[in-house]
Amino acid sequence: MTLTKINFITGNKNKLSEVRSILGNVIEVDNQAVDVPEIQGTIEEIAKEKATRAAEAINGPALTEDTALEFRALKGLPGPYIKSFMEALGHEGLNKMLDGFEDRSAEAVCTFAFCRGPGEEPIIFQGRTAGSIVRPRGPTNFGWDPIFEYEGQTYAEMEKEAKNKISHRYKALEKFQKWLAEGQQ
Ligand SMILES: O=c1nc[nH]c2c1ncn2[C@H]1C[C@H](O)[C@@H](COP(=O)(O)OP(=O)(O)OP(=O)(O)O)O1
Ligand SMILES: [Mg+2]
Repeated sequence: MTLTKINFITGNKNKLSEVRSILGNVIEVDNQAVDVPEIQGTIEEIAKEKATRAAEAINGPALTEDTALEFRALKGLPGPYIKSFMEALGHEGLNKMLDGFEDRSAEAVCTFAFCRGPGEEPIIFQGRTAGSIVRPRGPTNFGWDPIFEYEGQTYAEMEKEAKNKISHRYKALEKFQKWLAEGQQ
């Protein structure tokens, strides 16, 4: 079965727009903003559960994505809990968490999960991009983009197309595209 259209379940407009730019003409990306519960656990457990619940909610094939930001000095935290940390502490607070450490390196992690339907085991596609946490620079319209520096520029300072060539999301979608091209085995 060849997929020609995929239903990406996310409430995040910025994610949706990046996914659409990256997948371009490979596949049509539909969107539903279903409120899917996010459990605690490892990145993979959270990602799989998200797709499972989304497939149940829409009663059909669902693609979801969960983004984590791992600080090396903090042994990978906040990881998948970055959204709560971001909301509570903001850019400055996240920076301050690392001020007591020499190591400001971080990894952006994007984990897509695709579930064919209720009762099916999700398949995951993960991409990672290494960078470091800096004081905010650039536009503030997408999450922690202004504090994640990759090769001298923050994600927020980069042109969208440039971010979409090296980002954690791009790398995960590369794997997803390969799987699509190889017939979804
Ligand atoms: O490329 C990115 N650059 C900067 N910030 C980002 C990026 N990607 C996700 N983010 C933020 C959004 C949210 O604060 C957290 C992930 O949480 P996460 O649950 O995966 O996203 P979400 O709740 O916004 O959307 P969804 O409905 O797909 O769960 O990191
Ligand atoms: Mg979420």
